Amino acid sequence: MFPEKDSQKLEKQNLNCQENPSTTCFREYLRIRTVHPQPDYDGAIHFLERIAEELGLACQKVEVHPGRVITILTWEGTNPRLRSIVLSSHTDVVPVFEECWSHNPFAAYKDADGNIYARGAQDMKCVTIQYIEAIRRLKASGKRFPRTVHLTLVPDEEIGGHNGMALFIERPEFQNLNVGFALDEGLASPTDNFTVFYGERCPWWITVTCEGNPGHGSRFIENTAAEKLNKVITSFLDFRKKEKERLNLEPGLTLGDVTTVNLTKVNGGVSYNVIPSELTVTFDLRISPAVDLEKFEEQVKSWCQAAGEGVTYKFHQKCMDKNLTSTDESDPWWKAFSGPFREMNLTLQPEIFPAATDIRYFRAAGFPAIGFSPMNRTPILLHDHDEFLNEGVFLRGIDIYCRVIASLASVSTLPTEN
Ligand SMILES: CSCC[C@H](NC(C)=O)C(=O)O
Ligand SMILES: [Zn+2]
Ligand SMILES: [Zn+2]
Repeated sequence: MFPEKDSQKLEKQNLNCQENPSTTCFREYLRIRTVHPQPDYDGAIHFLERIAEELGLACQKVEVHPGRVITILTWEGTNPRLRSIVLSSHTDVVPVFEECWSHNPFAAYKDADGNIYARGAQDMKCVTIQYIEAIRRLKASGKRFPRTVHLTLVPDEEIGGHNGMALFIERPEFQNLNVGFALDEGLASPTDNFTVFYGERCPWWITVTCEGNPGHGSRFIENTAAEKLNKVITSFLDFRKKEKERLNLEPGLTLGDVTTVNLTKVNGGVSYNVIPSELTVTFDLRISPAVDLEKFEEQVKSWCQAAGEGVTYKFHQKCMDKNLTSTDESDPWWKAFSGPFREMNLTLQPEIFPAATDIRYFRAAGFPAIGFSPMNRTPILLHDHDEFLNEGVFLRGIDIYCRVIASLASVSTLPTEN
């Protein structure tokens, strides 16, 4: 839609100024169309293999499902027996409504203010390149650290990770990584502070089926599916209202601290004048880790029972893992992660991630993991039109990762590692 305009501008930019090579690398990666529903994963893998060659990193590919490859780039530590640091990122991006963008979302156009527009600019191709550029810089300055650092580049996060990280975590190649601590994506923060995520809410996707008496659309049929559906929807949405009020009234709460309920689908009906014998409604719930999940399911059951006979529910997604990663100063991983921010006079704001990322697979397997994307003073634009990241913020993120990676990869031998 925009090819001529943006490619001409792009050419000019490349000719007129010497761009920071890290930015050039970022923009090159953004131009690879790893967009659903047919992501160019081969393009991403070729790019990553070339990076591995440039940086002198070992490169391993693990096909966990046909066409779904995890690429692992490894920088071996001086004491490879110690548990490793995993820097994880997904390679796929969500689709775009191209007509709603000011620039071609796959041209990585940079405007006069240094804002780089592209799908994946925030989610999360920036982070992948920031990891890479930080390692490039650390290696170039001759640094070595005791712990091995692995970059895992993972497909299909945007569609739930079921054929990506979920399978990888079960593989012997994952065991061989000898993981100690992992980093994965976070969110942009519009303020000066950096948000950092130590847990996630539990996604539950529930379809409720309501059965009732059918009949002619002109009559008062008793016990219809619609009356039951109405009761079910009211119960779920009343709860939604209470949680929304709690978020607005209780000071200090963020979205991750409350439970959201959203009606996402309603199905049923056969004809304008036939009362249907079955109607279904689907809800997307994101449950705060503070909630007792067994009790919550009892609540769902009672809402369905109260709606009448023949009301049943089934899960499409039911996360039962509420593992949180320690943000206590006595925790060696947190201390190593947060230390550099204190030194740089930057403020971290620990929160619960409101949605679900691949990091949940690390935490469910018992590994400490933090979600972090170094993007302060930036509007949250993941999955949105005109997703962009400012070049200055992007480059600052590389400085931050240089310190964070150095700190994590230098965590001294833990009692459990002797
Ligand atoms: C439960 S799998 C779906 C994953 C998706 N992740 C994001 C970040 O949008 C979500 O939270 O809906
Ligand atoms: Zn993401
Ligand atoms: Zn996403």
